[in-house]
Amino acid sequence: MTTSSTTQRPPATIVFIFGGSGDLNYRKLTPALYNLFLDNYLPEQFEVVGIGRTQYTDDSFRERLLEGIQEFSRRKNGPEDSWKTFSPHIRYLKLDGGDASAYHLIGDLVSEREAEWNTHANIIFYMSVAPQLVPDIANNLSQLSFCGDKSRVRIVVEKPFGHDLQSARELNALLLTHFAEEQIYRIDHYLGKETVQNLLALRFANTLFEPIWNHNYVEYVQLTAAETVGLEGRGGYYEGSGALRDMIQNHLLQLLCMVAMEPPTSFEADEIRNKKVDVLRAMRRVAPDQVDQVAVRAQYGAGKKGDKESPAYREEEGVNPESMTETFAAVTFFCDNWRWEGTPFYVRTGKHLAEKSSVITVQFRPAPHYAFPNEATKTWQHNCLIISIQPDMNIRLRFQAKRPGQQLALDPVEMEFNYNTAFTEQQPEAYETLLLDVMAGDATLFMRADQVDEAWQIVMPILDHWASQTDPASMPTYAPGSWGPAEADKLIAQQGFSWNNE
Ligand SMILES: NC(=O)C1=CN([C@@H]2O[C@H](COP(=O)(O)OP(=O)(O)OC[C@H]3O[C@@H](n4cnc5c(N)ncnc54)[C@H](OP(=O)(O)O)[C@@H]3O)[C@@H](O)[C@H]2O)C=CC1
Ligand SMILES: O=C1O[C@H](COP(=O)(O)O)[C@@H](O)[C@H](O)[C@H]1O
Repeated sequence: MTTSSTTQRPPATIVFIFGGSGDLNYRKLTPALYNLFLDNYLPEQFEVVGIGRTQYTDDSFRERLLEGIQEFSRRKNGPEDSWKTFSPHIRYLKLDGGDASAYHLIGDLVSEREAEWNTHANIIFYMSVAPQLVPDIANNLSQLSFCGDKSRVRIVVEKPFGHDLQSARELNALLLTHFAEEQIYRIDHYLGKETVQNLLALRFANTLFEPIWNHNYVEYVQLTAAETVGLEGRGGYYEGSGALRDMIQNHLLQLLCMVAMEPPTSFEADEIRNKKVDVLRAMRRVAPDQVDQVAVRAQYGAGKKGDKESPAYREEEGVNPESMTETFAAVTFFCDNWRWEGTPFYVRTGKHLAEKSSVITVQFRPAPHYAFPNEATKTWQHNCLIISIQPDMNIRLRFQAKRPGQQLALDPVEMEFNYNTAFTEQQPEAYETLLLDVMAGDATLFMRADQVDEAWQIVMPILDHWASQTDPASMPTYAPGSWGPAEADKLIAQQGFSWNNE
């Protein structure tokens, strides 16, 4: 779907990964780079430099990353000697991101490599570190003479982009003092997923859906990102974040934009981003005294997941025993524009839920007149489009059909498009697509400053209201392995609907 990245190999490139010794690089970034290498997308002249304070030699760093590839890469090995060919491109630089006096090491490394390659290289600074470190690193990078070179220097900033509206604005302002907007790639890895990019193809490469893709025909839309995992050792980070900040402010609002946006006139980065920000601008801001009508939060309690005892969130390592951080959030959003007026968008996400499943359900309205006798029909709710983002990758159009026989009876049936049967190509991981896009200078799938700002504006009233509720006993809980708290069912039942838990 991306416009430029897939066709040409990028020019000579050096990728500096701040947080090279961290989890994201181990599980996602290096495996993604390795797959790009195996698929011949990386330039011949490239280097990946992991940065952190941990002591590694180049060799011990490579060994560590090989373990990550063997555990997490979609291709563990590749052809014989692939790792031997790839790994010399990886180096480690022990550097404290807050130590301004050490940054000449980065400049030296760039000069050395450019001299060796006899060419200027594109330079990517990937911020795979906690958000509070990014300002210091950006300030320190600005002492490098090439930093502001729009033609070849880019900075990738991981989510969460800021902690709230104010800190996001401050971070944006700071980044923009050292980098031009076109150098800044605010990453949201959901946008790199094949099935998410396919939303654009589904909606705008077909005439079938667009005529009914509006409030006249769509009763509601549901967006679920359910996870079975808990904190995965990220208690320290998660405790200061919570489900709304971690998943809804970014991934789920971005998905919502893909579902709700107007047709773009081109696939230019700014055209897509303009259409998406229009959706965010149109989203209703909830009044402080209305938050409880549209938003629910909860924490997982203790319980059994399969055979195993699973501790309550408040018993997890790094978590305050009276924590008010939500591990589940559900919100009803409205998009006040011509296309969507009155159609609710129900969004929910949580840890330790029943299934790992990200699904969008577009529920169509009942037929205007139902001539079938009551006993003939199950329910009009079977008239929907179910878009499975992950781990299933399919789109199912569910409608009613006459059951064969002399009785008039209707049953729901489905037409299904399944990635695994329709295509033979391997699915690239989201980070493969996004890293290649950064190298190619294609920002289509990245968030612009105004999108981030609007998304924070949308969730801030909810966050502020929740922050004012400090009684630990007021936090609803849910059983691990369930679909969340009863309060979430009540939220959607206010309009007479229920969650799609298939
Ligand atoms: N892990 C994941 O699945 C995802 C992570 N993210 C985001 O990616 C970012 C990184 O997350 P993750 O890898 O999980 O975090 P980790 O805690 O695993 O890694 C943090 C990294 O920051 C480095 N670091 C900390 N302080 C300094 C410093 N002063 N100077 C240089 N490096 C420093 C650490 O290296 P050292 O200790 O060696 O200094 C470590 O490599 C976060 O913004 C997170 O929200 C986003 C999506 C998914
Ligand atoms: O950004 C994040 O995403 C993951 C979920 O990503 P997925 O691709 O596995 O759906 C989530 O677990 C994590 O808490 C969050 O920071």
